[in-house]
Amino acid sequence: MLELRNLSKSYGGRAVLDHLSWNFKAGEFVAIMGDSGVGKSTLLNLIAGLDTPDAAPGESPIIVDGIPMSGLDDDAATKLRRARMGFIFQAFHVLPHLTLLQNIALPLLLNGLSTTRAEEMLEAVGLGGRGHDFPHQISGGQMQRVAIARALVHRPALVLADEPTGNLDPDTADAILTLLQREIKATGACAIMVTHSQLAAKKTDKILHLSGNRLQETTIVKPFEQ
Ligand SMILES: Nc1ncnc2c1ncn2[C@@H]1O[C@H](COP(=O)(O)OP(=O)(O)OP(=O)(O)O)[C@@H](O)[C@H]1O
Repeated sequence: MLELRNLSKSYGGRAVLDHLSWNFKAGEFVAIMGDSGVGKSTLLNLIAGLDTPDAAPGESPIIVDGIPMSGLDDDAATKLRRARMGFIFQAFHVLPHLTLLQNIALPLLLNGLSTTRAEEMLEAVGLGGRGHDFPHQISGGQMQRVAIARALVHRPALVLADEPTGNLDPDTADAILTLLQREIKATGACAIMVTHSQLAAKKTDKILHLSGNRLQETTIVKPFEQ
C-alpha cells in the first residue's frame, strides 16, 4: 500500500533519515516509536507531503498504491493525498469557524462526494447531536474525536497520525484508539501512528522502532516510553 524505498532527508547537511526502506500493507495498524529527535515526525511529514524527501531526479522514495509520488505534479499529488489519505496531525487542526459537522464533511466535499457519511461519523465518535456546535464549545478529547472522524470520513486507504492521544487522559485516549482501530479494520486502511505512548502502541498490530536511521519491528516498548 505504501512503500518507502531509500527514503532520505537531511536538514542543513545533517541526515535525519538515511536510505530508509519499508513496506506498509493494507489493513495494518502500525506504531512508530523511538527516541525524541530520531525523525519520527519527519518521516510522517514526508509521507504526508508536508515536506519533500532528498532524492535525485527520477527517483521516487515514496510509492503509494504503486504510484511513485515524485512522478506526480503538485496538483496530481494533492488530489491523490486528498482522496487516499487521512491526517490526524496538529497541523491539520479542526477549523474553528466551521461547525463540527462541517469540519467532518470537509474531506467529502473536497473529493466531490456525498456528505451523508459525515453524520454517521459524528455518531460513531460519540458526538451525535453536537454537529452544529463549534470547536470552542467542546473539550480537547472531543476535538480529537472530531479530528479522527474527519480523517476517516472519506474512507482513506492510508491514515497518518502523529501523537493522536498526546495530551488526553488514559480513558479518553483508550476510547479514541479503540475507535481508530475499529475504523481501520472496518475499511481495510493502513494506519501509521507515531507515538511515545506504550498504551497507544499496544493497540496496534505492529510496532516499528526508528533508531540510527533504521526501522525495526519490535515487541519491546522501552519503559520510559509511557
Ligand atoms: N524543518 C526542520 N528544519 C530543521 N531541522 C528539522 C526540521 N524538522 C525536523 N528537524 C530536525 O530533525 C530531527 C528529527 O525531528 P523529528 O521532529 O522528526 O523527531 P521526532 O522523532 O519526531 O521527535 P519527538 O519524538 O521529540 O517528536 C530533529 O533533530 C529536528 O531538530
